[in-house]
Amino acid sequence: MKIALLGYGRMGKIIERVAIERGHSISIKADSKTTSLNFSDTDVAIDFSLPSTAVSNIKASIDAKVPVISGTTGWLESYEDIVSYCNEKKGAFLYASNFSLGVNIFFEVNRVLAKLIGNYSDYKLNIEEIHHTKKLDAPSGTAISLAEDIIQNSKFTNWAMDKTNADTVKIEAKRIVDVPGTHIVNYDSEVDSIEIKHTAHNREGFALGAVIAAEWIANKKGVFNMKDVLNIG
Ligand SMILES: NC(=O)c1ccc[n+]([C@@H]2O[C@H](COP(=O)([O-])OP(=O)(O)OC[C@H]3O[C@@H](n4cnc5c(N)ncnc54)[C@H](O)[C@@H]3O)[C@@H](O)[C@H]2O)c1
Ligand SMILES: O=C(O)C1=N[C@H](C(=O)O)CCC1
Repeated sequence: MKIALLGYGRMGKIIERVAIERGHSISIKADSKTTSLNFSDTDVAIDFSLPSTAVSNIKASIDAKVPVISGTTGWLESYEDIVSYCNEKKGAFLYASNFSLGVNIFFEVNRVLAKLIGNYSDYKLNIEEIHHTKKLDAPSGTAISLAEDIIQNSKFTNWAMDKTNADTVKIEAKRIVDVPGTHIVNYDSEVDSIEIKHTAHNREGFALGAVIAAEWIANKKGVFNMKDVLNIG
C-alpha cells in the first residue's frame, strides 16, 4: 500500500518505519511546511498531526476519495461534523484516541468495571493520565474515551477536569518529561480501592495499531473505530 503520512513528527516517523517493515511505501510526508496535498499516488492516509490541522487533513483525504485514519487528539468537537462529511461523500474514516492493542483491551476492562461498580455511591472515581510535556491537549483523548465509556455504563453523567458533583467523572492530567502515555482508573471507597492501569513503555504500540487500522480500512467505505478493526468486545 502507498501511505500518506499527514503529520511527520514523533508518531509519523515511527509509523513510517513500521509501515515499511510491513511492506508498504510512503507517498506523502506532510508537516507544518506542506502547502498542498497531492493524493494521486496514495491508497490510504494516516493523520497524526495537530489538533488544529486534523479536520482539514481528514476532509482533504475524503475529498480525494482516500480512506483516512486519524490518531490526532484534541479536535473532537468536530467529530460529528466529520462523520456527516464522510457519510455524505461516501468516504472511509476511522478515529481512535489510542491505537494500541493494550489500550483497546484496557477499554474493554474499563467498560466491564464501570458496569460492576459504577452505580455504587460508596466509590469515588478518578481518572489520571500522564503524558510527556510536549503534548498540546489535555485531557488526553484516551482519558476522554475512558470517561465516555464509564458514562455510558454507569450512573455518571459527564466528565470534567474539576469535579463539580457526584455524577461527574474527574480527570486529572499530569505532564512529565518523556512519558509516552499512562492511564489510571481508580475507584476508591472507605473500605477499599480498585484500580486499573495501562502504561505505554514507548510509542511502538500506537504506531503498529495505526498501520494495522490503515491496512484494514483500505478498501472499505463508512465510519469505523478500533473495535471494528480488532473485533473485540
Ligand atoms: N491515537 C493514538 O494512538 C495516538 C498516539 C500518540 C499520539 N497521538 C496524537 O497524535 C498527534 C501527533 O502526535 P505526535 O507526538 O506525533 O506530535 P508531533 O508534534 O511530534 O507531530 C505533529 C506533526 O504534525 C505536523 N504538522 C503541522 N501542521 C500540519 C499540517 N497542516 N498537516 C500535516 N502535518 C502537520 C508537525 O510539523 C509535526 O511534524 C497528537 O494529537 C497526539 O495526541 C495519538
Ligand atoms: O503522545 C500523545 O500525545 C498521546 N496521545 C494520545 C491521547 O491523547 O490519548 C494517546 C497516547 C499518546
